[in-house]
Amino acid sequence: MSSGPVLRAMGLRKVYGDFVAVDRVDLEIGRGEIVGLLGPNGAGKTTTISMMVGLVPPTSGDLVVEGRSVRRDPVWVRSRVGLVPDSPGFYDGMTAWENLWITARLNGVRDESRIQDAISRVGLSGWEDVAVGKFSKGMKQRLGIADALLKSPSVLLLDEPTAGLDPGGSDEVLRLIRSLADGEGMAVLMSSHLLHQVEWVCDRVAVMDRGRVIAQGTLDQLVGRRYYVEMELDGDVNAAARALLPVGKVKVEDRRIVVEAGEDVRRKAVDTVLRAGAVPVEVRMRRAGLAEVYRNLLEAGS
Ligand SMILES: Nc1ncnc2c1ncn2[C@@H]1O[C@H](COP(=O)(O)OP(=O)(O)OP(=O)(O)O)[C@@H](O)[C@H]1O
Repeated sequence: MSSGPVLRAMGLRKVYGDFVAVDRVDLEIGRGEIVGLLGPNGAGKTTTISMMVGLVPPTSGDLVVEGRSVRRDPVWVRSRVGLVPDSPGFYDGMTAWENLWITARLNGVRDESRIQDAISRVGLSGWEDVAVGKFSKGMKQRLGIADALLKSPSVLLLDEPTAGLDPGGSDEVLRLIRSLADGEGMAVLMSSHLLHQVEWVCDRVAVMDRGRVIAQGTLDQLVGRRYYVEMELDGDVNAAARALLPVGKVKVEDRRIVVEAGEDVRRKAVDTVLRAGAVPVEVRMRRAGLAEVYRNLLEAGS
């Protein structure tokens, strides 16, 4: 295997008629790395994933997996990329094993022990002979991952893997994804609208808007140094808010003031509020999270 990134998208572009669905996406995923793909509805996430797995041909650009280009070795590249769609389609009347047997056949996997192996890797041992119709949504999602693992891919692409799952089911799926990256060195890309889950499980994040990747990096790189001081006040809240304007970006919510700044301004904010004649009854500070970064990025782009 080459020592560079496992997957590298270079200028991937998809145009439908005169509509640009995906516009020159550059993205790299390393061994054992999980990248979260975020963006509002219609941003181009599914189209990007579909191009990476060979379901949609790119209008231009290239995809390189383990050093080999999809333009030169399309069949080989496709064999190295596993896809887990948002709702994996299984035959409900057939067992988990039978469903995976069909996928194995379609992918030319003749060694049937790989079916059992995939089932146990996703924690479904003991369920192989149960009809998939009896599975919970979370179990079906894990079986979807087993299905993608059958061809022993080096890249796993998941389209909203926890959509519609309850917190317990989401947790199991996310832990499984993390263990595939940590334990087996799989390169993972997962699209999601659930920012707290992405924050929890992903090493890096790429944010798409209107077909383009508008930001990517680790959470620390994206968040940078942004701090929020939240104060609950007694007294003249509006006078305090006016006095705080030189300290940072100020937001007033009823009796609560939030000051956003590039450093910890707790002391300065409290002094300023007291001088303005108000009394802070509660003061809290937190660093910005993915939710704020995401909102700011999309607001800046609109
Ligand atoms: N086959 C197609 N023909 C024309 N337009 C398409 C086609 N497939 C997707 N699009 C358009 O491309 C844009 C990107 O769609 P895509 O499904 O990739 O977005 P998404 O980020 O996955 O959205 P969501 O979060 O809703 O799943 C949308 O405006 C969609 O309508």
